[in-house]
Amino acid sequence: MSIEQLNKQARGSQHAVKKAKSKMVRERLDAEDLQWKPVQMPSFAGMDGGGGMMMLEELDGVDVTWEEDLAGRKIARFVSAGEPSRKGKEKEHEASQGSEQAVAAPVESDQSKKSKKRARKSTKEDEADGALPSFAALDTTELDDMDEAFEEHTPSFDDALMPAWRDIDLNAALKRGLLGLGFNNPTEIQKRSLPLALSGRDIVGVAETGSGKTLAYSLPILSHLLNTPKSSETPRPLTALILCPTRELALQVVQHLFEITKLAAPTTSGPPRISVGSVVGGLSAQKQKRIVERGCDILVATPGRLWDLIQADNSLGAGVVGLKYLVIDEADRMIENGHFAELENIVRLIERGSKYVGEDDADPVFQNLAHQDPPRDDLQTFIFSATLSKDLQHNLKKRHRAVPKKSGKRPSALEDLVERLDFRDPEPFVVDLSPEGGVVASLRESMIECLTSEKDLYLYYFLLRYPGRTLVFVGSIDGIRRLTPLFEMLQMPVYPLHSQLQQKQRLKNLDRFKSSSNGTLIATDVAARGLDIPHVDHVVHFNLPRTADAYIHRSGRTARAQNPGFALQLCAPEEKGMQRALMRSLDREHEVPEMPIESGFLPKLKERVTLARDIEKAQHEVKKETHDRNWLQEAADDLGVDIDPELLSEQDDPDLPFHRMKKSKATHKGSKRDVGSLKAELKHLLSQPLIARGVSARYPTSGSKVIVDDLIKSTGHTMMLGAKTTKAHDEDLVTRKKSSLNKRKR
Ligand SMILES: Nc1ncnc2c1ncn2[C@@H]1O[C@H](COP(=O)(O)OP(=O)(O)OP(=O)(O)O)[C@@H](O)[C@H]1O
Repeated sequence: MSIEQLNKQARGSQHAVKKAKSKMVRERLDAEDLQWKPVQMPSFAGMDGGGGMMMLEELDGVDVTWEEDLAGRKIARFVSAGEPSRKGKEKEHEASQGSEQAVAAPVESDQSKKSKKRARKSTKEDEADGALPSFAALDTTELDDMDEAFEEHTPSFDDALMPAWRDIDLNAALKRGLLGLGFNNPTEIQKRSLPLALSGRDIVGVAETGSGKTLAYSLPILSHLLNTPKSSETPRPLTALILCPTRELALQVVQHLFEITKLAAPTTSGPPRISVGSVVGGLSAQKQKRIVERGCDILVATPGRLWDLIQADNSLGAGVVGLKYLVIDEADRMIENGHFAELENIVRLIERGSKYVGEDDADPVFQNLAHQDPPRDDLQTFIFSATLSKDLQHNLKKRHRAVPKKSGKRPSALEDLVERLDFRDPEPFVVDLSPEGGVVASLRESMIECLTSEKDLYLYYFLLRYPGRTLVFVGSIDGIRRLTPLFEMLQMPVYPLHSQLQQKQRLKNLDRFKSSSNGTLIATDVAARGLDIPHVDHVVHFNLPRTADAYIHRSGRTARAQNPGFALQLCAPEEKGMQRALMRSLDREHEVPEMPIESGFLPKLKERVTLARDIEKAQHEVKKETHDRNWLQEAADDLGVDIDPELLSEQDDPDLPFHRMKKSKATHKGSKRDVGSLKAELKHLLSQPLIARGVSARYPTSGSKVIVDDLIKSTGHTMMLGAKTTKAHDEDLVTRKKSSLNKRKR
């Protein structure tokens, strides 16, 4: 062979290699053959807070492209992006050796790799759409390694570091986690309930808001999971189900669990030692379905979405039947939420005996489960709330829990549910620490009596006068829709929260509120229960709640974990009767004291509020007018008729809706000003200082109220000249005699 021929051959080979490489770039790869690496997760031990576990693995040198199948569906495919995969390497090798060379034998041949492959195969489809590889991909040796690593990582705990926890027999890792969180002492409900829960008892815990009930029921579950070697079952069997009334509360419970597990059982590599999944309405059902299919140790759920998933996936129902722990958090609220049917169904799944799986049971879920293993005898049930009626607690204690039917009185939905709960414990242990008067001792309560039409003004006054994080409870979604733009116009940082907002928006607003030290969350009772937002300074009851329980839960969003807090009621004359009834049912002997008002500020504030309302109204009318106009045009289009342009220019028929709107807008309060000029006027008002009566801004050393000292010492209010910087909680509240209540008029 000549040198030229050799060179040509070499060039040919290089070309073949290049061609193979370029072909490789587009080469479709099998998810099974890729070099998956576990993702290091510094901050998460098994959950993403937004709805699931994170048992992620990652890949280098692989891209995902979308291909269309015959039906026109988009399918994700893995393709090599440069670094060759094993198959790619083989092809490269083949090309460099010449086309006649045999393909190299597969590199992986040992048994453990095969079993790993088999386990991964079951999740191949999910991998293809970019979802998470299964926990079951680990074989038993790897599980043992994980347990060993965990044991090594968590030697025994020196109780001298936290003597207050000494007598509570928790896994050492959890004690370390508690130490890390700075929870050096158990709270009262934890001290009382944990030893019993850890010894296998069923618990009904009633304790004030913010008293650490979440850990009271979570620690026994976590301790059990840490004490038990990991099972190699596929998918990971469900150990505990925590049912919560609202989505936000469920996600918050996940976050609580995450905070403790990331310290107790940090995940350095591979899947988490404890995995927590969440299924709640409003977030992607598909994603949550996959989470459930993969299995997790603890599932935190709202009943509605959970039941939907159980109906769609038989194995989830079987998982629930096999539970070791069932927790019902805020059971009373769950019933109020209209989730009774779903909750009842879930509870029926865990009931012993086969009475619910009779052949005549219409629900296919129960029929499908008829031949599954029966529920566990050692199931533990925990019910926790800040408000559970004494009657109910009493009934719970009874062996058969038959609710005594008071003459002609039907049992409440909650009593009904509790009656159905199949406690394994002959006498569930009731820990009742509900405080006197219903609310926490560190909470100060107050009220402002005013007309309904003045509530906006007094709320504005309060928010300006007492900066801080404030949660305002409003009786209706419409009320929130009115207040939010009004206060936005007044340049206040307000965020709405109600059930008609999209879930993502709800979570976003909650986050914005949490991260703003002077924000205001305007919410319905969707935010009343369980939400543990750090450092809420004030709760304002813009409309009074209808029940004492709702009052306790709403007010309990402040003054949490023994911090001070303040609750204000804005009480209109027509609410007075209701307020008295509320206070009576809380066994209050004294009237709620009144909030002192620096009335000198009110006229200026009123001007602003009135103008903002006018703008709101005018904007609303313009919107409505456009809507009416569009409606008229659309109706005409549908009928195939032309509209007289004069009609649209509002000249003629005064009965046309848009005509009326225009007219009312133009003559509104006798003013012809448009929205733009109203806004300019408000902007001007907002730029003006607010000065208390008797204060001279120009001459701080004179006037009937001298403010020079405040200016020098910076003790004066920054927005309201002449007011102090006192916190609402430290104000001298005014207690009036009972008899004067009815006579008083503002
Ligand atoms: N032992 C402890 N020491 C200090 N803080 C704790 C302890 N246990 C829990 N906490 C903290 O106290 C706060 C309130 O706890 P949690 O949300 O569990 O209260 P809760 O009793 O469930 O309230 P609610 O009835 O309003 O739902 C949380 O921020 C939690 O982290």
